[in-house]
Amino acid sequence: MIPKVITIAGSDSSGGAGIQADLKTFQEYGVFGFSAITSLVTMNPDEGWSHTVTSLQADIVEAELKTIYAGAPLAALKTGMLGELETIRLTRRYIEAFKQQNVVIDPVMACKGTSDLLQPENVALMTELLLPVATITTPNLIEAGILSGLGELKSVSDMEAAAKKIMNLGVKNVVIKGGKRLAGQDALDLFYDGQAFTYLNNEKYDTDFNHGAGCTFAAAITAGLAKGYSVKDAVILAKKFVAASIKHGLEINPYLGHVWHGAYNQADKRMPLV
Ligand SMILES: Nc1ncnc2c1ncn2[C@@H]1O[C@H](COP(=O)(O)OP(=O)(O)O)[C@@H](O)[C@H]1O
Ligand SMILES: Cc1ncc(COP(=O)(O)O)c(C=O)c1O
Repeated sequence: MIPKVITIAGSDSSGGAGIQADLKTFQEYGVFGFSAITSLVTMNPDEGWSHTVTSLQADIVEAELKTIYAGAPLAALKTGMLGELETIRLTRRYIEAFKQQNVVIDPVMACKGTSDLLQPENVALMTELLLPVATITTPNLIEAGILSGLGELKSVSDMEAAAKKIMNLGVKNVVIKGGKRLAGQDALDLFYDGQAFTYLNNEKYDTDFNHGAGCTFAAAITAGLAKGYSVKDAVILAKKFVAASIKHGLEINPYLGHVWHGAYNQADKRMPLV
């Protein structure tokens, strides 16, 4: 039977990140995706592509979760942008009530291209309630600096120190995405399971068409876990998948470019969108 997977995340109307990235990635991996939308992200071309995040009320999210969990058990769960504080509490309740395995927490704190961080209380509650029940969390360099309390991370040894601190928050595994932000020729990510560090390397592509990379990476890990891969193997496979999606990134409009989630199965159908 096809593994069923849920994403609890925001909608990115521009189609590259959030729920849209997750569902496209699930499809590419051959798992069946469900979505509970927590917030709506819109961008205004008349105001320099400024972002607006509109959170949905938690009772709407609860109605979505009820719908989704009415069926057979789900093989994996991913979270992204979580909106209201009550939605974070609700997510924790569902993980516990349904003994949800394979929980991937992408600690989204900002949209790429903006420096507006989400509310600190949102990050604090996510850390308190979701990391202790997570299989893995997937912070980027900025998020890892915040979660670890170490601030700006500039080197691999900074990332190692941050990974150890993040493990102390109760999560079972962490992968810190050095990505484009870490200086150097490679896009290096660090996986830590509490025992050993694994260094994930890929050529750093010279592109700005990377909107949605983080969501796609976490969604690919979720799908890999749902398919029965070990956590480490799911991360290794996801790294390859996200690298291909960045390599085949697309200019979407004058303001930004997206990763191409279809880089594996739809690569030959790729064409300019204009
Ligand atoms: N220019 C790039 N070339 C290759 N891989 C990249 C590049 N930018 C990001 N990545 C990879 O994409 C994934 C998502 O990373 P990142 O873009 O830092 O996440 P986020 O969207 O959360 O900020 C990571 O595996 C990272 O190493
Ligand atoms: C709903 C939503 N979630 C998450 C993100 C983060 O995107 P990325 O994968 O580029 O970090 C965004 C960015 O716009 C978003 O709109």
